[in-house]
Amino acid sequence: MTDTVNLAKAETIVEALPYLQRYAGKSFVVKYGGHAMGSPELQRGFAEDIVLLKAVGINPVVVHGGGPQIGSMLKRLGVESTFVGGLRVTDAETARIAEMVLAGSINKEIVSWIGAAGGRAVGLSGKDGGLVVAEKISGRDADPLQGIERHVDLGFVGEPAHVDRSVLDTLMNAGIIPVIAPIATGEDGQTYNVNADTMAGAIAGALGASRFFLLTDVAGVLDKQGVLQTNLSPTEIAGLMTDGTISGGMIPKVATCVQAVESGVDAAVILDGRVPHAMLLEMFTAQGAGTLIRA
Ligand SMILES: Nc1ncnc2c1ncn2[C@@H]1O[C@H](COP(=O)(O)OP(=O)(O)O)[C@@H](O)[C@H]1O
Ligand SMILES: CC(=O)N[C@@H](CCC(=O)OP(=O)(O)O)C(=O)O
Repeated sequence: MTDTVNLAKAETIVEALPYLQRYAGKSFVVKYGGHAMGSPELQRGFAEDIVLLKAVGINPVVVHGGGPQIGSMLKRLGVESTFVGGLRVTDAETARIAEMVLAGSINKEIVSWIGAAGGRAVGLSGKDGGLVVAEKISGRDADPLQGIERHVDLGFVGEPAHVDRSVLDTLMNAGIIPVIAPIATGEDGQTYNVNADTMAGAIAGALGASRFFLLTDVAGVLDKQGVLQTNLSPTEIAGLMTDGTISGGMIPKVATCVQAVESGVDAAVILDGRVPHAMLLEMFTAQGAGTLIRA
């Protein structure tokens, strides 16, 4: 019995061999969504996966979110918050609180989980080392079914206008895993709250990453019947956005995947972060998981 179990373990490791050979030396950007930071077991599993990637010669870069955690803090402080097209309308006070939660508390928690799993991580935000310069964006409140569209001022919401990868290269070359909070400064010196998916996509593009994983709280992109779409092209995604199948927080997610694959990332995968070791299953087994997006 024990021999059979051990043989199955050995076969699982051997199954990973072609993938390990293919990905050695490549960079992977992993977007860890606030909704995927469930239980301590999931957090430990996530950190172990990241450390394992580094140990087998891949360069993982973590970009994290924290939308639900910002929401709880705003509620505790009695600050109202609204979303337009999946983006949080951000006034000066909300930007300060978002930075405190993202770059202060969540960023350091992830750094400690990776440390506890035996890795070396350094936490930074877009502000550090000139990593990301943000540009203010305006939102579009759209109802495609009724053809209604209006422009909305989102306040201090930015998108990456420029990414300088040199600080990441320095860390990666020193064997360190960068952990990035989605906050950046604009040319105007203001602090901008950047959607974590958008931040991660821009970093994946700048690194020319082999894989861009987005860990969230659904199995992937679902159709109107709730069926998982395992493979999607940018054209198919445009159709699902137009007919309203993709909505809310899934909008910035798929938009950033399309932008990333069109700017040189080999593939983006939206994965269920509630499944233990979802990333390893996707990478190192033949069946894959989640929604794979390719140009
Ligand atoms: N077509 C769709 N397929 C899957 N999820 C969708 C779809 N349209 C909207 N969503 C919503 O998008 C959410 C994921 O986005 P979000 O809550 O921002 O996650 P995260 O915090 O991980 O970034 C899902 O939980 C789901 O409610
Ligand atoms: C502009 C904007 O919406 N910023 C996001 C940043 C955090 C984030 O994106 O977190 P998740 O990945 O967990 O959703 C926010 O304030 O919630």
